[in-house]
Amino acid sequence: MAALSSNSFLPYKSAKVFVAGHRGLVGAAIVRKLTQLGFTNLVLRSHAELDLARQSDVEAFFVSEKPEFVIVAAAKVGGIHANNTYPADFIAINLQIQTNVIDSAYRNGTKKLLFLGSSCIYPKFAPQPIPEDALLTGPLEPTNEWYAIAKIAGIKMCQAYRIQYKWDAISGMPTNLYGPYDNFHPENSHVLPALMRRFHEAKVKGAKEVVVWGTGSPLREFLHVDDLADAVVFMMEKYSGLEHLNVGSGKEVTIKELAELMKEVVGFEGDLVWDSTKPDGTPRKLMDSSKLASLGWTPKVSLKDGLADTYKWYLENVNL
Ligand SMILES: NC(=O)C1=CN([C@@H]2O[C@H](COP(=O)(O)OP(=O)(O)OC[C@H]3O[C@@H](n4cnc5c(N)ncnc54)[C@H](OP(=O)(O)O)[C@@H]3O)[C@@H](O)[C@H]2O)C=CC1
Ligand SMILES: C[C@H]1O[C@H](OP(=O)(O)OP(=O)(O)OC[C@H]2O[C@@H](n3cnc4c(=O)[nH]c(N)nc43)[C@H](O)[C@@H]2O)[C@@H](O)[C@@H](O)C1=O
Repeated sequence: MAALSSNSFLPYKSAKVFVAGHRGLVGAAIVRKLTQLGFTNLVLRSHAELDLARQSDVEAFFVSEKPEFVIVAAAKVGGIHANNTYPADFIAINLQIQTNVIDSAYRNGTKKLLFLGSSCIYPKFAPQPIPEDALLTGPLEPTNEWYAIAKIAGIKMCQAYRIQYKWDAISGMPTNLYGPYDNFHPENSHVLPALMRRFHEAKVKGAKEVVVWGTGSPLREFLHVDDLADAVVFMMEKYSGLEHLNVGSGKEVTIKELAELMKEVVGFEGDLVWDSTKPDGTPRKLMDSSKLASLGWTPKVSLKDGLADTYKWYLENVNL
């Protein structure tokens, strides 16, 4: 699997590390992890300070900062409804951000870059669990094909720079994530934060019912974002290969099971009502993360503990 010798990352705590998207779910978790590990020279820019979709601004930033390591956790991100409603934003902004960051990092001496994609890169009816080599073997899920095409281009860009320039660019494909600093928007978020907020608000108002989208039958694999951050650091240190790596928990639940579990964690006592006018999306997307496991990485947080932890954070930080 290895193509280039890995640039050692972990022992070098004063290394200049640019975490793009550090105020988001994933970026914030990576910053927490790197800070816990003792990294002292993180370079961070909010969207307002640096719009990564603007090529000349990104070039100027890299010329001036010259980060040694780059983790790309900035992207236009959203759940099934947002992906389906704003296809132009999802393809254009993501292509712009990743192209600008990857190219500028290479041109300004970054030693190693990790690009994050998503499990939606795989065909809608991929074999389950989905191995890395299922990429580009069939049609994509229509609700998120625009985002998926951008993410596939990101993987290919890392591979192309690796091949042509012998540059250490790698890609990780996380499954559906959740945790502190998630997006709890009622329509544009992913299922887990959407349901947490809806159940919580229903409990507070004493509502008798909560509406859940789709049929409840799709299966999803969830990973706590602290586990993902741990995997990101692990890949930065241990992996240097052409192929992207899946990052999952290996455990899947139906949306109905997730909703029942959420109801219990939040303490909502009413009923669930299914809105089948909303799309189900991919029927199943359990990833095969055995390649990452064979390198020595395993997830630690169970869905039940992760939900309880995230609800505690929600009560303390969002529901003010
Ligand atoms: N959440 C999930 O379930 C999954 C996420 N991923 C991947 O992980 C990565 C991070 O996702 P996640 O943390 O959930 O997303 P979030 O939306 O929580 O965070 C994305 C971050 O990127 C920033 N950003 C967006 N556009 C720009 C821009 N033009 N310039 C500068 N910064 C920008 C956002 O800032 P602002 O909010 O100010 O715009 C935000 O801080 C993405 O690549 C995503 O594909 C992969 C699989 C699942
Ligand atoms: C991470 C991944 O995220 C997106 O794909 P998705 O997995 O389909 O994401 P989702 O979390 O939005 O939905 C999961 C399931 O849950 C159901 N569902 C029920 N009730 C709500 C609800 O209230 N909100 C949402 N969003 N979904 C709901 C919903 O109908 C669907 O069946 C991609 O677009 C893609 O960008 C991507 O990579």
